[in-house]
Amino acid sequence: MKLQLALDRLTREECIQILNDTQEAIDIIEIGTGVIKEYGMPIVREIRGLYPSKLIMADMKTCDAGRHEAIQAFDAGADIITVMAFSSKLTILETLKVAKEYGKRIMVDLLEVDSRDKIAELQELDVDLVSLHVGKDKQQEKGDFNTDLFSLVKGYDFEVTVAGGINLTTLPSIVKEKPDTVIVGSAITKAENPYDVATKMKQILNQ
Ligand SMILES: O=C(CO)[C@H](O)[C@H](O)COP(=O)(O)O
Repeated sequence: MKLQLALDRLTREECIQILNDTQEAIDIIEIGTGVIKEYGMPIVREIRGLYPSKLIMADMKTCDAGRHEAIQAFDAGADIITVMAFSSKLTILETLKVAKEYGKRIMVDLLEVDSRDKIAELQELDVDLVSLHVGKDKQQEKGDFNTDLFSLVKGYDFEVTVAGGINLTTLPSIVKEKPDTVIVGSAITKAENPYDVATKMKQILNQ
């Protein structure tokens, strides 16, 4: 299982420092939506320059103007971009088309999706990578990550990632569901020793 580090609610300097500290333990770098809103595509370019061989996901959370936003992020060096599941089919199809042209990927963010009809629709559109995602605001209401969320994609043939307040305590129950990638942000970035937490998490994912 892969470990994806989400860089959210951080300054540029903090992003660079945390990446420097944790790079050995992480498989995918996620440049978070808030960081992209603050610094734009230059930070995607900068991190690509610093880590030429790491996979980079730009958490664009695109929901319209799919072609334009996909080109922006892929040109800046992203390997994967996120597109919201509630977007129009045209937006999803356009981003998929651009990703194919660049030899890159889109990840459809299932934030607030609770219908398997929507999942079936995504599969019909040829989406192959999705993220089960409990939003930041919802985490405060619901507490720990609820693994029932995995039932949404059971029986479908997606590469599955999972995100939303995952920490060292909740990770073992998530691992049991065998996602392909676990996305962790604040449990690593706000830790006293990010390297230590990232390394422990990677060990659990490797078991
Ligand atoms: O997409 C995100 C926020 O929209 C984050 O990448 C995701 O929630 C992981 O961060 P954290 O572990 O802090 O919840």
